[in-house]
Amino acid sequence: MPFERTEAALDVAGVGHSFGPRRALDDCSFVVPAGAVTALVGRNGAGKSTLLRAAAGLLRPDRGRVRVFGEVAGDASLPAIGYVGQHAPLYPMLTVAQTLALGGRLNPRWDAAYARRLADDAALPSGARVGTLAPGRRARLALVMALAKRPGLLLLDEPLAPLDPVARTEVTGALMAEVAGRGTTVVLSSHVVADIDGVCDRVVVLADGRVRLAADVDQALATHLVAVGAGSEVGALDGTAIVEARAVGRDATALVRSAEPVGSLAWHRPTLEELLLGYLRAPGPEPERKVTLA
Ligand SMILES: Nc1ncnc2c1ncn2[C@@H]1O[C@H](COP(=O)(O)OP(=O)(O)OP(=O)(O)O)[C@@H](O)[C@H]1O
Repeated sequence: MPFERTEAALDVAGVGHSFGPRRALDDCSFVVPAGAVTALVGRNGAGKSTLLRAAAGLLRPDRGRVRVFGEVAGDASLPAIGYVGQHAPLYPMLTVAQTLALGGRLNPRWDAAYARRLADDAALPSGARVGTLAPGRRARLALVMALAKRPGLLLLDEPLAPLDPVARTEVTGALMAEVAGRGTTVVLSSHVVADIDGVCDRVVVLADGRVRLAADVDQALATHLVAVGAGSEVGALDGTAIVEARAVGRDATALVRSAEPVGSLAWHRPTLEELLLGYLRAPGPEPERKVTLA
């Protein structure tokens, strides 16, 4: 099935899901355009894994709908998706070669030559048992398994979490090299801003199961500012534009939705970290309207 590039790779509309009394996702809506690399950012328990599982068709949400290249997420969308869960599930007793052979048997679109090349590039010894591989190698193997399916949409749940800093850049580099040439759409979850800075062109911030921000990274950075100054001055800013404000020593700082500085405060463009932290810390489902800092 060729993937239709003119429609959204992932369309999440009004998705809500609860586990018993615990609401994991609440009215989540966003679109991931085909070809984009999107970071799904949120604190522990924000709902990232639940959302990725719904996108992979592994969980049917209580409310709303998820579409992948126009198909409702589920059995029909599975061939289009490569999904790597949080703990990169692989069989520890199989060798690398046996793991790749199993991938070939389970996936109709499996590209065996591509899988071998990716495994060689990742320096994965074909006779080694998966259980004996270092975490970095196992993460590379999980990625090979997902990529060799030739998916249109790659969903990666904290793919870098178990890795040391060198392995992180290695895996990110390998992933980006592979997806850039093919236009594969990627959604990856992460806690670590350094891992996604320069890697992702879009970002979705989840907090308490709600989407706080879903935007193109460059556009979001260009339409926000950080104000620093006396608490009374920061508190006097237009509350409807403030994403998050807090006291820092004797001063106060605020992340503001605005392209132009106003007044006598010190202003600067946010770094990606400042932008994401502002949305992660923003109180409640709606950005704060009244700020008291003085
Ligand atoms: N199978 C489940 N049964 C009960 N509660 C669950 C289940 N899966 C997730 N939850 C709860 O739903 C909420 C969202 O969990 P989820 O794993 O999606 O968050 P997350 O952002 O991926 O967190 P982390 O970064 O810690 O992996 C959490 O409160 C979690 O405890």
